[in-house]
Amino acid sequence: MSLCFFLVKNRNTHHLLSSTAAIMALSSSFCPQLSNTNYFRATPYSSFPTKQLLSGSYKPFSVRATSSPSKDELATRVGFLGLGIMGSPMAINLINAGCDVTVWNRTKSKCDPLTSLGAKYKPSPEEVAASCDVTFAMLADPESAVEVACGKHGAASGMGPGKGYVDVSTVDGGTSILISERIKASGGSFLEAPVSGSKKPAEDGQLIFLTAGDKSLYETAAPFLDIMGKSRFYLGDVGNGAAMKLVVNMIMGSMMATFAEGLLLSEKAGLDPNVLVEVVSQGAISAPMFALKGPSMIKSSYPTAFPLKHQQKDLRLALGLAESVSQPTPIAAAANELYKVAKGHGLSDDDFSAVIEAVKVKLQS
Ligand SMILES: NC(=O)C1=CN([C@@H]2O[C@H](COP(=O)(O)OP(=O)(O)OC[C@H]3O[C@@H](n4cnc5c(N)ncnc54)[C@H](OP(=O)(O)O)[C@@H]3O)[C@@H](O)[C@H]2O)C=CC1
Ligand SMILES: O=CC(=O)O
Repeated sequence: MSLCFFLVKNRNTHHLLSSTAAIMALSSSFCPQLSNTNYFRATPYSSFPTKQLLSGSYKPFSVRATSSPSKDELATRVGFLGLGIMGSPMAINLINAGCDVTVWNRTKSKCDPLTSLGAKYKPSPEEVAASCDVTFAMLADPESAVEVACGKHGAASGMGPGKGYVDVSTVDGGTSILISERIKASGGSFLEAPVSGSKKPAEDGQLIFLTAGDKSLYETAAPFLDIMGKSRFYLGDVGNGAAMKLVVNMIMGSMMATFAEGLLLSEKAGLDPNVLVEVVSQGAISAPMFALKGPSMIKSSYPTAFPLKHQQKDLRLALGLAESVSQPTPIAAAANELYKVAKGHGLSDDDFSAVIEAVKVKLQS
């Protein structure tokens, strides 16, 4: 059994909490499946190693707490690739904390607000990685994560001994392992660190990092993770962070889909859906997501925090993970179909709460 810890940041104060019970439950029920099965069948990349890279169970999380970066840490040259909804506020928090940040984004204009705050700019991921000690990447999906890390003028070409690459994108474990192998082949080290938490937590430095990979890079990156987030988990071998993120987002996507159905059903049944939101918020199924998104969903308004296309991508990848371990996930599979319908109706770039439109369409047809 693993003795596990995680760090929680409450504004500027870090509290070390023991969450042994919850994490031990995960360790015993979740990890054995990952360690004993052919996880790699889910990957679209044929060149992945087929050996059991996920053989380790959860390793202890870091117990190191830092309240603010030291002078040495601030001297670390930090790269940031991918300045979308999440990447921009994350990089801005690093800049505002005094870090030496160099940015790159496919659409160059998105770098401008960051360079005006003091960030440096390089014209390719390769040049960012070459000029930095630790490079973070926050890309849309597996394809873009691989392209930016391993493509022509990708980050791997600029990596080398002593350098670290931290991929915070949400991808599948196979993709993460592929990127890890390429980075390691250059002599650099690799950490996957997908985040739980959306646009507002990114702006507020309140993300939850689900890390796995090189333990010494985890230690090096920790002060920067603590600027961008409120807590960090270290989950062992590369692939475990990706898997944890996909399981979390599979649950979230299914919750949102059933919530959408509930809102519409309440209305059709002659109830006030606003009252439903209030009732839900006071009971055992209360979740911040329902209170946050419910009122705008009732008004058919979906300001984008988490794009619907990314939620569908996460469900698709989670279903691949489930298939690879022979775990039935019928509810997530049904939810995935709804998100696909919503995408078909042009809602890809709306918030994922727009999935409610797919339920409306379904009921009307
Ligand atoms: N939004 C959210 O609430 C959360 C998102 N995530 C995950 O974080 C990641 C980023 O999400 P988010 O910021 O919302 O997404 P966005 O769509 O806002 O940003 C995506 C980023 O990826 C870049 N990109 C896309 N395709 C390519 C490509 N082929 N080559 C190079 N760069 C590319 C985009 O560049 P360009 O600007 O040129 O388009 C942009 O920088 C996703 O994996 C998502 O699932 C995780 C937690 C929360
Ligand atoms: O991946 C999305 C999130 O809100 O977390």
